[in-house]
Amino acid sequence: MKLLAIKINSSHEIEDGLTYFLQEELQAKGIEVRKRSDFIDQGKLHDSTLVELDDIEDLPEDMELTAYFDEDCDKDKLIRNIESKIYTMKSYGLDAGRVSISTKYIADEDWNTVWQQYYHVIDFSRHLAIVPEWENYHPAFEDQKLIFLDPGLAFGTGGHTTTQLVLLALERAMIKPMDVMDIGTGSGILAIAASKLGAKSVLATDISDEAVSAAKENIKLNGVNNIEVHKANLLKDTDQKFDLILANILAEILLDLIPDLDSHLNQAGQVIFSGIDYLQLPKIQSKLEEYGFEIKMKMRENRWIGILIARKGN
Ligand SMILES: C[S@@+](CC[C@H](N)C(=O)[O-])C[C@H]1O[C@@H](n2cnc3c(N)ncnc32)[C@H](O)[C@@H]1O
Repeated sequence: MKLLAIKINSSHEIEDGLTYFLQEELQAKGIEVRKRSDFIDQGKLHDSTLVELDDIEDLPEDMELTAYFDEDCDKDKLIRNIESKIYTMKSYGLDAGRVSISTKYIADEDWNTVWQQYYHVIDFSRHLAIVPEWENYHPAFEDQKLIFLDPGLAFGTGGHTTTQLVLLALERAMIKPMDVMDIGTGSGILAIAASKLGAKSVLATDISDEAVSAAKENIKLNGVNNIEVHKANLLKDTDQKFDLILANILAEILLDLIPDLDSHLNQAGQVIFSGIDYLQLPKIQSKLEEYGFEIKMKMRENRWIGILIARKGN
């Protein structure tokens, strides 16, 4: 079995948008990013070593992003989609730099090693670390919770800003054991984090079969037993009520979710949204207000916004 590797050279300004698009919309099996700035930063960290940047093999002009797909994917269609996404991002005023796209097929075994080379422990906070299943990690605090992941399986390696904004808000919101719903669970990372941070129960759902089986695998890996996983579309297939609802999904999909929030939230229930480009926040905010909600906390990193929401006056 081989994999299709699509290598995109462009400016780092479109990294977040492009990564999200490749994983979320085009269902890339994985992504690897090399940026010129990382080499420069590394050079500053080790300023006793004199390395000429130009001596580094294949140093990217700015950013080199490689996305991996199954070999039977339609290569030409993927490239057309990527080009059109870059074109759209440019029309938002982003500088995509000098763009070039190349492709090659690689053996799956190579992919496994490549994958493992690029995923390491994310020592996220006082309370959470995300640990690829093949890494050994000894937390500095004994009670730091470890989320073990096989990141190769679905969106949600813990490295993406949108995931991290939910984790931050989750630590803030989980002040007692709660019934939690994780909509669009992907790898299951947020559901596992909620469980390890003390949730009473977690319902994790996703519309994709691959995500549902990835989440089940990762939950097994973590040995937690209070998470249920189902295939479902947003809140359409449950009439349960929750103390906390999490959703890291594209803004267009969050807009569809807002009308169903009230009937699925307990008294004093809260919601965490992420995956919102800052340009889309006004749309989300006005729909939330229309349905009786307000934003209690807003976080921003680069273009991404994460928000903690509650009923007005709560
Ligand atoms: C950006 S990923 C988030 C993964 C993970 N929760 C995280 O935060 O890293 C969004 C997930 O939402 C799922 N999704 C998209 N539309 C959905 C819908 N209508 N109902 C449920 N899940 C959906 C996708 O399959 C994908 O796994």
